[in-house]
Amino acid sequence: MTVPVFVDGAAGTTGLEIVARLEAHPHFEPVVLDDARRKDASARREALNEHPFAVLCLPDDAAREAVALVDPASATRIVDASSAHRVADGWTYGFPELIGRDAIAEASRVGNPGCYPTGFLALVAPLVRAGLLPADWPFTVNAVSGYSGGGKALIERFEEEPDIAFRAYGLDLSHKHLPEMQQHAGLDHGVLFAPSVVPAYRGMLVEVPLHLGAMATDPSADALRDELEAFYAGSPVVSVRSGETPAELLIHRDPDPDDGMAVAVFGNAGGWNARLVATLDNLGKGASGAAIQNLNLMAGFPETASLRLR
Ligand SMILES: NC(=O)C1=CN([C@@H]2O[C@H](COP(=O)(O)OP(=O)(O)OC[C@H]3O[C@@H](n4cnc5c(N)ncnc54)[C@H](OP(=O)(O)O)[C@@H]3O)[C@@H](O)[C@H]2O)C=CC1
Ligand SMILES: CC(=O)N[C@@H](CCC(=O)OP(=O)(O)O)C(=O)O
Repeated sequence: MTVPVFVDGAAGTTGLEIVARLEAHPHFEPVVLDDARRKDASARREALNEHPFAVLCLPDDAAREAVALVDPASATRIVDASSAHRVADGWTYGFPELIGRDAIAEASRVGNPGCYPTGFLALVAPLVRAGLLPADWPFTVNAVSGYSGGGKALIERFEEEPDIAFRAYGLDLSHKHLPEMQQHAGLDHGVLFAPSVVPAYRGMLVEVPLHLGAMATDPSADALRDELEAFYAGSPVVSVRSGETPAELLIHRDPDPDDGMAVAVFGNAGGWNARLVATLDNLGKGASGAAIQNLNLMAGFPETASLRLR
């Protein structure tokens, strides 16, 4: 017998990928509303209340509206892929590697992390926790994303304007991912975040450049890498790059989906500088893969069931 999961927003970019993973899942089955009813509040209310799990793949306002449609007495457990509940009271942040698998397994409301924060937090949170990076450091994060990160609207734009080679944005320094980056890394200050988009459909690179030698903790790049290796040891989803420094890291235009994430620490010869780099699929560990990983943990199924791990 399979467990039904209502996917609210199943016609969107993240929703379609969640449905595909649920269709291939040995223990879950997706429930979606047809085109005529998918925005109908009463049909959504019914679906949200009558299934054991619901995943919200909606803009923030619609996600808040969906949560309001759930009867407090209903047993429905929710994973919200939007940024509406990532730092909200009563919600568990859906990053099992950082928050703990048991916390996710017990949660009834899970806020799935944003794609950029997934890379940033994977790099920085374990190192701050270990005392290797100072919590009061003024962190900077530079990131490049595939255009599916902006959902249907940005996909349409990049397909209609093929001459866009690079798009820097977030220039008002108030990107919606800032609160979750600061809170879940345990930082004293907000992060200086410089996101951008390239004409590749999916994939992203999130980088935190560090002047290690200017830190009171004065950590070495090797110490940072060792800590990340220990932290992610045994993780089926997050891997730490080791060995020779590669000459380059590439985002390809049309790669297969990937629910894994690789993190790396590159240091210079004198030990003063390091570049922490995470590579992931914005639609994989950055959204849909993470939602399935969380659902697996919540339902007591194997953590990687139906994940697309390369
Ligand atoms: N794309 C990504 O890489 C990531 C996305 N997310 C988050 O996931 C959520 C979904 O994003 P994404 O899939 O990219 O966005 P899309 O715009 O591609 O999809 C959103 C879907 O929600 C539907 N929708 C909007 N309002 C309602 C409503 N009131 N009731 C029912 N359905 C509604 C839209 O309908 P219609 O088709 O008619 O427009 C659309 O199908 C967002 O909160 C986003 O921030 C999180 C991490 C990464
Ligand atoms: C390229 C692009 O536009 N990316 C999105 C973030 C995608 C993501 O992580 O989704 P949430 O919006 O749910 O946080 C942005 O910067 O708003």
